[in-house]
Amino acid sequence: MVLPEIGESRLKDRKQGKGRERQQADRNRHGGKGGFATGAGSARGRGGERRQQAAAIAGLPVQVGDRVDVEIIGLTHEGEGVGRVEGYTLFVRGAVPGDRVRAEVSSVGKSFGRARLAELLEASADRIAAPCAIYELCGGCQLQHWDYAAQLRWKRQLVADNLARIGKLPVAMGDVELAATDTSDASADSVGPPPATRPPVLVHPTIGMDEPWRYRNKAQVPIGMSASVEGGLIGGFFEQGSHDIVDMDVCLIQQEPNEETVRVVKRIARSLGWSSYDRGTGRGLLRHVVVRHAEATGERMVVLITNGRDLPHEDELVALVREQVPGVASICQNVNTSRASIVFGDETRVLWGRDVIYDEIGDIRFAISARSFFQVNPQQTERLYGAALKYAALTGGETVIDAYCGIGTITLFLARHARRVYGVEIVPEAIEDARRNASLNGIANADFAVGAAEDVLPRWQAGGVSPDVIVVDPPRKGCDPRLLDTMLQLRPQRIVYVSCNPSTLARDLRVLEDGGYRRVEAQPVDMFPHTGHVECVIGMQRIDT
Ligand SMILES: C[S@@+](CC[C@H](N)C(=O)[O-])C[C@H]1O[C@@H](n2cnc3c(N)ncnc32)[C@H](O)[C@@H]1O
Repeated sequence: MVLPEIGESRLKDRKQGKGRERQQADRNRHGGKGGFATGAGSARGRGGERRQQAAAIAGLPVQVGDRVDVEIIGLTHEGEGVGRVEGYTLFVRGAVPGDRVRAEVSSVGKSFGRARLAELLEASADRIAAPCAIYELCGGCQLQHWDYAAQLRWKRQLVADNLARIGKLPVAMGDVELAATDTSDASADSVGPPPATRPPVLVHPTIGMDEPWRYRNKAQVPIGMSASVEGGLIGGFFEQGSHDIVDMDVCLIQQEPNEETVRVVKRIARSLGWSSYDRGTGRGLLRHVVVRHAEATGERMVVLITNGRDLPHEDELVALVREQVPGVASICQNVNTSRASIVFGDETRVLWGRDVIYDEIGDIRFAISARSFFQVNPQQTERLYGAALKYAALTGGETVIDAYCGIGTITLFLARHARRVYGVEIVPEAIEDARRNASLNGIANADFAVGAAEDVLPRWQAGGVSPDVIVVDPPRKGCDPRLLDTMLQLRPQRIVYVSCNPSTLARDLRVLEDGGYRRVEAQPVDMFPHTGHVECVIGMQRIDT
């Protein structure tokens, strides 16, 4: 159950029923292959549409309501097909590269518009039937109707295209070389040879999963009510582009123990007569159920997010969960009384067991609490961190800084191969976890600091810390420019950049390139099969080393 981490609401049965009928009718009309035929966009997309629809824009080749035939030539990171009509870009949800579709324009803006897939005229050779029964309703996955090998090729290409287009860097993919789109704007104080003559960065094939299903170790399930379910309470996912909740018991990218835990918790909550939180009125009890499964140890955690501290039948709940959820090691309540669409509140209390469960990445053990950030795909995390370790090329004598360190996962993964490691992270609780994890593993050569990396690194620099390797793993917006500046002043021999956003990665690499580093290699790793997310590790070397 991969769910947008926003909002929750009651199930509006009648409206939803109509939505489904409408979708079914569309699917029937178009042979069911096009997918998303109702043209439901993402929540963000629809907001944009509304704004865009407000004013018709003169001089565009298409207007709202037009039906146009389009070749799909690309895919956005949100999984929408990209087509062009007389040079004008249209995003078509449910279309994949290689498709030829008839699309009905639903919104237009100055530089792009959105369209619904009205008819699939010619299917891409890589289009497949999505195995998930509720794929077209659910907003969790975007690419299940695209062959997995094609997804992996696309993720690699996306990294290469961003490096060439945004970073303006020369790129090679095995025997194919992509010239930088434009190398003319290297900064005046750029170090080393001009970009055009630098060796291209080698973008490796994406490391995919052998079995790209059942990978998520955490489920975050919004809770609602439905008159058609006995006991009323339901939990599943937000219908695409809305806050309506659809009840769901099976999710193909979720680990099976999580599915089982959610099913059991819903059943228990119904039997105790619990209500769900109503976003409209701010009343009702249960907002979300969050469950975690630690693959290495088999431990499970249940977190009930409630609208207030009062928990009717608390003892009975604990007894039933312990009896019916195998491996449960932690049952927690998180209190969230905010009217905002955020999942967690500030207060977490343990109802039974520990406040953490234990999982392992490689030979490092991690304590994971209810709100900790922990990578959701354990198999691929090991591969991702393995690539980071390879590019760090540690021999045991190095000083390493891990900026944006979270609960110290990469820091501790590297600590056993380095002389000293420093981790910095902006969330204080994550640093508490990181310190706890260091002592859990008997790692004594790791120091952690709370703060913004762009503030803490200059302090470390002033204190005489001189790193041989700096690892960064920033959020989607990439590195703060002040951090990049400090990194260039610190002059580590190697920089390892772990990124979940190829466009900010490309932007930042260009700064590091111009500051005297060259990319050695780029390794995309598929952390989120069947979604548009792309994760990538880059190894960089200082030019004079
Ligand atoms: C993509 S996560 C990486 C976490 C960790 N490396 C891992 O793999 O589990 C990015 C982390 O950066 C933290 N963060 C965001 N802005 C920051 C900043 N300015 N300075 C330090 N940490 C920051 C976030 O809280 C988050 O834990």
